[in-house]
Amino acid sequence: MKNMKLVDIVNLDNYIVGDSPDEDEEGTFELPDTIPLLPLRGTVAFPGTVMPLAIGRQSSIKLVEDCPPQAVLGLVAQKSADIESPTGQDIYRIGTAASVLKVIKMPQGTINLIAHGVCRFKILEIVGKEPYLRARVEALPIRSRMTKKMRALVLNARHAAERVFALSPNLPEEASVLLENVQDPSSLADFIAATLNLSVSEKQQILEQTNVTKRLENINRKLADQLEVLELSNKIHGQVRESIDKSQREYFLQEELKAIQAELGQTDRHTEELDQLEERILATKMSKKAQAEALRELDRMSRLPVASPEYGVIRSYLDWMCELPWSISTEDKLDIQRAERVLNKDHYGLEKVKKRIIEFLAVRKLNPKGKSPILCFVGPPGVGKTSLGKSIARAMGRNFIRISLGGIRDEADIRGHRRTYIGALPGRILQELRKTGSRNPVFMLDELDKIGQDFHGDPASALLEVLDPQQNDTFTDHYLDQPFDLSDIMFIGTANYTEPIPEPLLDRMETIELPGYTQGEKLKIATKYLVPRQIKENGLKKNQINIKPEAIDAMIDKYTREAGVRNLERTIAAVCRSVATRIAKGTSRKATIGASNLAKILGPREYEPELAMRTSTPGVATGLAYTPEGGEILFVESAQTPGKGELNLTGQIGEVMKESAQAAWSIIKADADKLGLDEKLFSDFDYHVHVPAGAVPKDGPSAGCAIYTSLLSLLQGRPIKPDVAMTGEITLKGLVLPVGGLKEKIIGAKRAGIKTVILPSRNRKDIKDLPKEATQGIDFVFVNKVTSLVKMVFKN
Ligand SMILES: Nc1ncnc2c1ncn2[C@@H]1O[C@H](COP(=O)(O)OP(=O)(O)OP(=O)(O)O)[C@@H](O)[C@H]1O
Repeated sequence: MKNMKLVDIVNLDNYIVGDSPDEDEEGTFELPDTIPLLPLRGTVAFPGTVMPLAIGRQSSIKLVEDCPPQAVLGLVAQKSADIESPTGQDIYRIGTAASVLKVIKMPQGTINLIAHGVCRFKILEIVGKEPYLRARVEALPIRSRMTKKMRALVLNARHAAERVFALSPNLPEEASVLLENVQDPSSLADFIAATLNLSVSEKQQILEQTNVTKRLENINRKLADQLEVLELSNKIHGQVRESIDKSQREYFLQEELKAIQAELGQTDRHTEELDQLEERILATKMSKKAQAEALRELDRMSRLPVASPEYGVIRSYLDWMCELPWSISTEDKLDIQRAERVLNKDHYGLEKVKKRIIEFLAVRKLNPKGKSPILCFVGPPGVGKTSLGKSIARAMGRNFIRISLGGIRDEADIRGHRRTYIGALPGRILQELRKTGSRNPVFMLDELDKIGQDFHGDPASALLEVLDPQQNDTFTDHYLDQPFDLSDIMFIGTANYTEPIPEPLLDRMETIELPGYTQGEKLKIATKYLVPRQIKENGLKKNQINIKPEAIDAMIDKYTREAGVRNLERTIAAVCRSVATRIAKGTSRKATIGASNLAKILGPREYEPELAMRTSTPGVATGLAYTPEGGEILFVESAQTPGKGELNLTGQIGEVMKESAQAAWSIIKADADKLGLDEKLFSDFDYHVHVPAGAVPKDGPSAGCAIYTSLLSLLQGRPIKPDVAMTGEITLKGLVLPVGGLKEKIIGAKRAGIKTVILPSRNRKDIKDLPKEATQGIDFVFVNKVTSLVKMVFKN
């Protein structure tokens, strides 16, 4: 009865004291003809229930006061609870007659009345209105027959009510006990109706239902309705509780974890680490998106136990994010005079290349935002490609990075692995950027011609993205998974050849050729750069060693055979080391290295002239080849064996060279008569053309002349002059066509001791462009046809 408001008459609670008078009793209850009517607000009274009612209206108080003990009242529901002084129109015509059990006067002047409903009645006529309503009434007979249907209805109502009561949070527990005690179907229906949470009109409808079967049917419907609502609300309640429980559980586990970590002495370090990381993330000027991602990962990390592997993965990811130079750039020094000075100081010669680099820097100075071309230095090893890159970086005041792409086969080397891989790391580009600490270095991609490709994707296509100015401002490494701007990096490629570089990659770059050096150029480079550098690097002083030019010449000529100067520098280093050893042992005498004492330090000369020996018999011609190491002479040997006139080719020669050999063979067979060759030579023998150094693949059309000469020399039994070398493509009609790589080839020929070089006539102009030093001491013979060639090559 808590929260009871003193408003006229309200239902305080319903209690059953047992079954109401059964059908007969209810039916036979002696109801007076006229009874006073007590209007109820917001509730309906049922027979069989005991109801405490709080009475506050003056007319009602008067009614109760007038009642003798055990008096019978008519409890009728008001149609609307708002009406203060209801008349006969404002109340329902059917109500419950109740006998007064107890009257309790309250101190505020109100009354609490306990009444027991006994039977239904019908108002026949209102006979008095003041001071309270009085009516002539008659008891309503109840129609109830215990049929099977009735039993089923009772059973169902009882079960349903039990569940409803169990699910209803506000019902007193006694309700269920009382339910068990009610046996009579009509009383059961009334009890349930009184207890259920129904509207006044719904309850009134049940009260008016004198047919018990129908009343039970109605009750069952209401119960089913309520049950559905209660179950649904219970389910919703359960779900809400479940989600609260889950978050509570997580919270408790977190707290527990903290406690465990505290026990283990980890909390402080853990929170300290997280705080430091957060500070670093906020201090790093990365893109907003990247920062948001980093903070998200940090949040995830904060919820992981320190020992979990995931924790370590996120930790190193965040380290990477914080250590990349997102916004750290070095300031460009675009002072052209200074750049020129730096380039000249670091490198001898290479005028064309230096000029191009200076132009490049000048354009950059005038238009810093413009997309400058990507340079690609192409030339044999040791000609200074890498060191030029370093000089450019020095001249511009940028950091220098070099990665070698030789053997890179996996796209992930460039672009990194996704973080889901165990041990994933970013690709080489970002790794190097982190090391160098600035986002605008000079970035040298070495050995572009050696990029491989396999089933792990195509590294060249990843490089394309790196080099493409349209896309490289949002280069996305798989590991970082955030765009990183590479557009301020100055990329420079290097390669020995352009042919193996994938076409789209080559397309993006401007190639600058660095041909090999002549003997004289090498001598100058050695004297000006390599010797002083090696003296210094080996801890010597200038007054302790003197390497004479003749010694350097001998080193170039006899100990190194290369287009560049790398081996030369190594040989000079070997000389310096031996002097350093002597000095370290205590000798104070200045060491003078001449050509004569070189052998003592370096051992016997590595390259012996083999020309005379090799070409002394018929069938050996000297050709000229262009290799990654620079120009070389190349011997073409032919041999004859009994057979049927077939031509065999060996020495790892490629398709193009094979075709040249077939052409040479056909020309000789066609001209057999003119050349004075016996037919039997072609029917009784097989021929074998071999190009030695069989481990090195060789290809290209320029060996045509040499193959022709070699075969002819064999067939005619005439040896070729040892100091003659030749290069040129031949056609089936015997024409000699021009070839490339002349500078290297001629330097190579000179190095090998060749005195006469036979060239296609159409290469005459190229010879004019070569440095004098390269061509000095060599006779050039230009030929148009193989017939002219023949006249020049044989001894006698
Ligand atoms: N013109 C030159 N003047 C001075 N030094 C030179 C010159 N050319 C090359 N060098 C020196 O030769 C050495 C080898 O050069 P570098 O390493 O740049 O060769 P590279 O062309 O990059 O070779 P690779 O193709 O094998 O990478 C370096 O010490 C370089 O300083």
